[in-house]
Amino acid sequence: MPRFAANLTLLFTELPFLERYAAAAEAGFKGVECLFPYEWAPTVLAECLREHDLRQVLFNLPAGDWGAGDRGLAALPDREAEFRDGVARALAYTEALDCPRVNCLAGIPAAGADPEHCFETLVHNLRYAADRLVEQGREVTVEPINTRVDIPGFFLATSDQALAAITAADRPNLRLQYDLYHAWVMGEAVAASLSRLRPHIGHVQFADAPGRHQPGSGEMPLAELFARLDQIGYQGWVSAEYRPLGHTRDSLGWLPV
Ligand SMILES: O=C(O)C(=O)[C@@H](O)CO
Ligand SMILES: [Mg+2]
Repeated sequence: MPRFAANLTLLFTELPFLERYAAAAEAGFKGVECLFPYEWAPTVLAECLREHDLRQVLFNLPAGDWGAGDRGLAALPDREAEFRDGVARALAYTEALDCPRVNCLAGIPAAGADPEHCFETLVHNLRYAADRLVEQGREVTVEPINTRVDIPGFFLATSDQALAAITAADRPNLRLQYDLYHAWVMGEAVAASLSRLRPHIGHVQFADAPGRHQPGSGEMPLAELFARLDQIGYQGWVSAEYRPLGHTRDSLGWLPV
């Protein structure tokens, strides 16, 4: 069985954020992730991890003004200085939380932006982030996100687009973040893709589709996909990144005890 982690931004939202660590540990998780840790001091989060014997496995680089519609900065030509500031900010958290990787969101380019220029900007920014993070021995992941339901206009909609950026940036600590849900929504043959992309995958996330809820709520063969991860020898973290239907604790039937 894979090593499962809980995404504390989406799971246990019945509780204030800092109380979700205890709930995750009590449910049996050993690892946690969140979208953005930045509104809490690194020392506060480190103490939550220590107190509940949890590992922080991932968080995102700062992604711009989320409320204003930003969904990442890495492919946005006019925002490189902001991207670099974000990397510096993230480094304080990777160090304090001993977090092995950060996820880099490409963002939604402005209407009419030149895709080639966006791609070059993305490659440049990925190299910058990878080179800063490697100094601490960390990885940077790149996540394709479906443009059909969740983030229309997102620059990297498919695994192959993300892989092209990773290949062009050419850094050993750059990996693919494979979110089974987004790949499924984009119509990818997920089981086959897992085998093909295995050498590039640094982190996995899941939710059922449609709806982005817990396993069993939709049509995805998630138990088979978890077994496939074992078969291909994937030993990294697999994070539950879904919006529970009902109370989180009642959504965890899939989690081995
Ligand atoms: O939406 C997802 O999927 C994520 O993994 C987030 O980190 C990006 O918003
Ligand atoms: Mg994801």
